[in-house]
Amino acid sequence: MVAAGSITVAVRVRPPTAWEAARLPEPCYDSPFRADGTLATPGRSVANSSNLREVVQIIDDRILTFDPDEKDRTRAFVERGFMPPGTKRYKDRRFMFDKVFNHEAQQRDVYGGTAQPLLQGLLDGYNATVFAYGATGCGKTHTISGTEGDPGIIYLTMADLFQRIEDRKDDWTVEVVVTFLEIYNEEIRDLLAEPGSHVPRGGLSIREDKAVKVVGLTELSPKSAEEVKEIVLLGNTRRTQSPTHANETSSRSHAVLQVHVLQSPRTASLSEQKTIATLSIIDLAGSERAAATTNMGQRMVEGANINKSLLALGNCINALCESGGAIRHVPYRNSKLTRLLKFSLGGNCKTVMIVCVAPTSNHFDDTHNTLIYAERATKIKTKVVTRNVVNVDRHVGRYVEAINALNVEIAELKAKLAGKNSTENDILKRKKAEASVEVERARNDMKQKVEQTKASIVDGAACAGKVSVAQIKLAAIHSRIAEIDAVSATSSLSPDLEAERALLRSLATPEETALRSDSILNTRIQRSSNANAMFAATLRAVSERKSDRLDEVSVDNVKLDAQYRKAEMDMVKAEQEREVFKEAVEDVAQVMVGLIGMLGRCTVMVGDASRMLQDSTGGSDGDTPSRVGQLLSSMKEKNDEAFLKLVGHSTDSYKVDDSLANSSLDYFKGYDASFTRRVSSGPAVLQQAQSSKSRRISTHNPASPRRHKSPRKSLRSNLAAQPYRRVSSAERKNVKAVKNVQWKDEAGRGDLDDGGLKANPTVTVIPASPAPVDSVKTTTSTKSPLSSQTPPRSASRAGSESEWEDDNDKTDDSFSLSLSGRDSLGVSVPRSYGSLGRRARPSRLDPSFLKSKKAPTLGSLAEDDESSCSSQDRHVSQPLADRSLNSLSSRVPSTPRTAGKSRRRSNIGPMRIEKARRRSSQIPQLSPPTGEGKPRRVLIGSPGKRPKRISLSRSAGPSSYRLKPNLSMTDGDTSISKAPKPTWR
Ligand SMILES: Nc1ncnc2c1ncn2[C@@H]1O[C@H](COP(=O)(O)OP(=O)(O)OP(=O)(O)O)[C@@H](O)[C@H]1O
Repeated sequence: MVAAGSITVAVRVRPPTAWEAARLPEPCYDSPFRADGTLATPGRSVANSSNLREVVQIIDDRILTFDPDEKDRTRAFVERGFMPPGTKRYKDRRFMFDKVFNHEAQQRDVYGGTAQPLLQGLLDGYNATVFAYGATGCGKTHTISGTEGDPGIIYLTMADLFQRIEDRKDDWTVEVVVTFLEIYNEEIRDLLAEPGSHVPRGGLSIREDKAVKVVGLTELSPKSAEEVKEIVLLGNTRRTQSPTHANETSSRSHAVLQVHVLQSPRTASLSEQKTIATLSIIDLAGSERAAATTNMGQRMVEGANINKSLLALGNCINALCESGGAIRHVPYRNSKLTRLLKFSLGGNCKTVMIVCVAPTSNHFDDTHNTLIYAERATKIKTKVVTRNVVNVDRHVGRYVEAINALNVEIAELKAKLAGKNSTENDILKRKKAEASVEVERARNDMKQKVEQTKASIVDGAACAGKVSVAQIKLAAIHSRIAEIDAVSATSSLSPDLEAERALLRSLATPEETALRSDSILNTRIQRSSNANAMFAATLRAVSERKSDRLDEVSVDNVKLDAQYRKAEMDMVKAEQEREVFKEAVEDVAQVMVGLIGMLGRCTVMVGDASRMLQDSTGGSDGDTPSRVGQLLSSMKEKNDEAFLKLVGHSTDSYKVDDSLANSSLDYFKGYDASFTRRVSSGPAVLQQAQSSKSRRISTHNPASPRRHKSPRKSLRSNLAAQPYRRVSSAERKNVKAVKNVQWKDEAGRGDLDDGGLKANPTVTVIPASPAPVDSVKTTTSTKSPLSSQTPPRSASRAGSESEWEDDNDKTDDSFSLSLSGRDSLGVSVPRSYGSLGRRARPSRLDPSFLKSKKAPTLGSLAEDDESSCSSQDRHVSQPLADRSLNSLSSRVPSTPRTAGKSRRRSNIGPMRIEKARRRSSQIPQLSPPTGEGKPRRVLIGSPGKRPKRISLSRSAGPSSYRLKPNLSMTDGDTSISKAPKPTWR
């Protein structure tokens, strides 16, 4: 006896037909943004003429969503047009069934999930019914009968049944009887009756007793599944099928195949216990909406009858649901179909309903109604199902028969014992083979799921790693900010602490953005956790899968395999996270090496400078230079102290020569900033923050072209300033190749800037620019000794006009710190650190015109998320490998100047060059070269158009601050001046 239960409802979504497939949209991008940050064009679905879409989305093997919400608003609008606010654009309704098969499910999968579990019950004496329900053309006949090459549930069930009968033939005698009928226009017809045989008027009649029986049906006794297949094929040829608008082979009747299984034990005794069970496999005719079909005449009458009987079925289902166990009238008698199904729906029967639906919007209403119908059917509570057992007392007259049967059995048993019968072995072998097929199927399912979800899960792990890195960074930044805040609470903050706090806040911003719940990282983590859940659910389902074919060992094998898959996935996830942490540590190590080098050298130079200052003033107190010297000296000591604490060494122990004659200042050329950061986006943000400051300062220059930049320029400069902007390796290479060196004069004929190796150069420390390249500007008056290494300058290397324009766009008013000393060398400061504002707009008239675009914009964390650059790409500059802190000039490609040769500096043409030259010659040199060791051309004013440029050369003025210590260097000059905005046009 089986406890009361419910009807098993399985849904099968058929694949789109060729007609539908041609009208479905191509898959389009998930997001309107591509990885490189550009806007993706919408998929063709939006633009092309496809007028269908998929309305069934399968969530897992039990849940599906009907008419899922379209997340892409653009597509939603294109699909549905404008919807008033508050209106539900999509039904977006979830349904849960006992089983859901997607369009890729094979006949065997459907059989395994629906009819197969009923077989054992059938052999134990329980009635069973499988029926297919759905709108016309949704695959009912395909599921139930199938085709010759791809047989459906009937054949698969019968093959399995005969196999099982074979397996138990030693103990049981089994008889199989088959009938096949159709209900056409409320008439029952025998599909196995020979043509021409007598058919009663109004069709065959139904007789109801403890079971439902159709009187006068032809009964056949097949001996194998093949015979059943032939019977079914024969019956189908007699079944009423007609082409309709919806289906070329539309079944116009309900077909019912009944398989009666009669079993009796082989061991004869005085009484016999027989079991009788019936399996009904029903292919219902498809429901059809008359308005939606073009059926006329006979087809219309058929349709009306089909709908009438299906309506009666629906009413019975409703009544069975609503009764909730109470005895309530169920209108079975309203149609022949419901009378036949009476015991299947509410009686002593295990029932499986296979609901067939189409996937596209072509069948929108039908699919919706079918799913609602099916959902209601899940609520039907069936009665307690009992075995159909009949005890028959054997008549005395049949004793001889029983004795004979016993003798036969004894002979068979003897043969078995003698080892002559290998049936058992065969059965064992077959069972093993079946088990291994099942195990293989389970493995394939898991493998498939791994392939489907791995990318997303691994991506999620990488994102989780990045989120952890961002959290760690943010914690460090916040703790330092808290320390500074604590200082500010007790006393007013010194400017350096103020600056540090502002810098730290800027550094914190991108990390905070990355950690926001709606950030790209978190969205991807969410997506990955969905994939993870699906993966886990599949593993669970596979390892808990119940099948008669699986023996204990196979079940263990499947479970072990599932555990292995899980462990494998965990390992890949851990590796991915480790990779992210490794990258972050590498990044921090590189930054640390850079900073230690920079600070160490700074400290040594500060020491040297302080000694110079003190020596030159004789150390007398009250003298400003002396005080500055003392200050620098104490700074050096504090730096050394800090070094000792932080890294265990100080520069003091490593300074080789203490004599001023060999001062470090003589050798200083700048810091190496070729390392491209991948994780922090602080500097980019800092520049953004500072750009507003720069812009504020720029208001004093009304002639600034910046305010009226073209959309093209503004887009480009915006992209350049984006912390999320991806800098491709190609771009980096390009930048490196094209923008390393520039000619210093306007016509491109002057000296090539050589990195300031000339004696007595003017060194300009230029703050950061948001452009994705670093700029180094050095003013020299004569040719550098290293300039001979400079390769010849090609037209392309000079950069195009648009490149110049871009640079102008990216620069604005800025602060510049100028140092000029006796033997000082060119300094390039990494634009990302230590910058006070944006770098001065480079001017063709500016003699200190050298462009070095070695290090691209420091990548941000978020940028790294979207970047698909390999780590090799990212390390293209090999920062650690070629890190030599004083080797900037050796890497700057320099070009030997070809005297007297006119060069084009832009693609504007000779006229422009001519104009530029003329202009240069007309300009009075406000800071003419004063002799050996001075800049040859320091700054040049522009006639008419750019009067403000004159202020560039002013060493003192209302907007400049000057500190002129009397160093031993004859014309030492350190000034921080607010440079006016240089203009091009
Ligand atoms: N799962 C499937 N895989 C491949 N083809 C399918 C599938 N389901 C249905 N089809 C195809 O769709 C078409 C219609 O299917 P079918 O005749 O089984 O529909 P039906 O629901 O029985 O329709 P009707 O109620 O009108 O008889 C057939 O050509 C069939 O081969």
